[in-house]
Amino acid sequence: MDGRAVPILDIPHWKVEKGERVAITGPSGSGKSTLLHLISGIMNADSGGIVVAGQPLHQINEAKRDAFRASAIGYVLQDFHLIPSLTARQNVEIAMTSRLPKKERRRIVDGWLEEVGLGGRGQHLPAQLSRGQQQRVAIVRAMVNHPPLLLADEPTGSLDWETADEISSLLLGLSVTHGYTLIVVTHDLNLAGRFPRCLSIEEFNEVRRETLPKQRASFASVQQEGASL
Ligand SMILES: Nc1ncnc2c1ncn2[C@@H]1O[C@H](COP(=O)(O)OP(=O)(O)OP(=O)(O)O)[C@@H](O)[C@H]1O
Repeated sequence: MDGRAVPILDIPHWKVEKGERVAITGPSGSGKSTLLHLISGIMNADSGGIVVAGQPLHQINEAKRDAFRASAIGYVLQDFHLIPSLTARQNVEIAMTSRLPKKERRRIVDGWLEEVGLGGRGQHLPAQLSRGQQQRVAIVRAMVNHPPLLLADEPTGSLDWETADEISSLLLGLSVTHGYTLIVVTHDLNLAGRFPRCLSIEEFNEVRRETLPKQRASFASVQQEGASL
C-alpha cells in the first residue's frame, strides 16, 4: 500500500458457513462492493487471505482465479449487465462452462428459465423484458453452473418495491432449493431483514468510518468451508 492510501477493509477474521444466507448492510462507501470483489477474487487484498469453498484465492494466479470464479461463484449485480443483442436464453448459455451438446444446453437453460417464472421467454431480448424479468435472467445466468456461492450486490437496487420483494423471495427460495451459500450486500432493509443472518459491515470491519473515503482494501479473510465444487 502506498503512503497516501487508507484501508477500506480491515477484517481480522470473518467466516460464512456453507449454505448460510447472509445480508450485509452499511452506509455508502463503507466497502460492501469491495468486500464482494475480494470474495470473488476480482480484487486482491493487500495482505491476508481469502478462502472460498476450500480454495485459497490469495495463493492462485489471476487465470486460475478467473476459472475458479466462473465455475464456483455466481454474481448478481444491480443493473443486470445482460448483453442487449442476445436473447434471454443466449445470455444464460454464454455463461455455461460445461461442454454439453447444444440440445442439452438448451434443455437445461429452459428448465432454469421455467423455474424462475420465465418459461416461454427464452427468445426475448433484454429490451423486451421488464426490469424484474431481466434480473431473473441475470440470476439464472449466475446460477447455471451450480456455483456453491452466490454473491449479489444490490440485487433489488433498481427495482420498484413490489418487484424487489419478488426478487428477494426468488434469491432466498433458490438458495434453499439449490443449497448454495448466499451473500447479499444491500441498502434495502426489507431485503436484508428477510435473511437469517443480517449484519452491518461495520460489525466485522475494524476500519473506522471516518477513514473510509480513501481507497483500497487492506486485509480480508473470508472462509466458506466444506463446500463441494
Ligand atoms: N476501484 C477502486 N479503486 C479505488 N478505490 C475504490 C475503488 N472502488 C471503490 N473504491 C473506494 O472504496 C470505498 C468503498 O467503496 P465500495 O463501492 O466498496 O462501497 P459500498 O459500501 O459498496 O458503497 P455503495 O453502497 O455506495 O455502493 C469508497 O471510498 C470508494 O471510493
